[in-house]
Amino acid sequence: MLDLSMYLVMGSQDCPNHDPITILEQAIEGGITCFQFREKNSGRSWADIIALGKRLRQICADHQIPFIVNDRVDLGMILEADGIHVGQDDLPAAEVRKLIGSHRILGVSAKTTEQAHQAVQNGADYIGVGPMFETVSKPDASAPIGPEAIKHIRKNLPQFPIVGIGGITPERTAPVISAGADGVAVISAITQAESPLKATQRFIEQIALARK
Ligand SMILES: Cc1ncc(COP(=O)(O)OP(=O)(O)O)c(N)n1
Ligand SMILES: Cc1nc(C(=O)O)sc1CCOP(=O)(O)O
Ligand SMILES: [Mg+2]
Repeated sequence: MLDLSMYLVMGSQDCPNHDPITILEQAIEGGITCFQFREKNSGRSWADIIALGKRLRQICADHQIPFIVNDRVDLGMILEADGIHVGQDDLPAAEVRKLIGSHRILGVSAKTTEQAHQAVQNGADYIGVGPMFETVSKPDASAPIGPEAIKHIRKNLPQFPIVGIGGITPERTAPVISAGADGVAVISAITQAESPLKATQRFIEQIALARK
């Protein structure tokens, strides 16, 4: 079963201090349970993106970590991804489900209960809800909707897999989990940490504490 507890999202644009390979390896050692390759406006050529994606994909495969590709079904197919994540302005989720078949994971962004219900109908396996807090990693992000948004969605979808995203740090993990999220999706608090390993371990501790 898909474990969304600690979901690292990353592209080379998010990695000013360490290279993406090192970050992914440390994050896996630290305990991530899912990974999304989200290469956005990095200025890299497609050849470079595919070469990087293949290396990250192999590392995930070696450690049995699900490898999800953001936005692009074509890139997902090239990289033999385990799944695709799409937002409200991307390819329609129902069409993506048809393209990727029933055996791959489909993640869909949702901010409201209505969008969440629609995502379920369209064949989503999980929803990403955000931004929880102010984020430095997505220039086109909307205003924060906070853990309250997860509380509302959780009331209406008691069993469906939900991950919170946007501005989440170890200190801000407990409110997201307590609101009903199955896990947290994180970019900068891991990719820009001095030690991605220690940062991931701190998240894992906070998730465990919040679930007690
Ligand atoms: C786990 C997760 N949740 C939400 C998003 C955001 O997707 P989207 O709204 O399509 O924005 P971009 O990531 O494409 O900028 C996500 N990527 N992952
Ligand atoms: C990719 C993404 N999606 C968001 C949403 O709200 O849907 S917020 C976001 C950026 C998350 O990065 P950080 O952990 O550095 O804030
Ligand atoms: Mg998108």
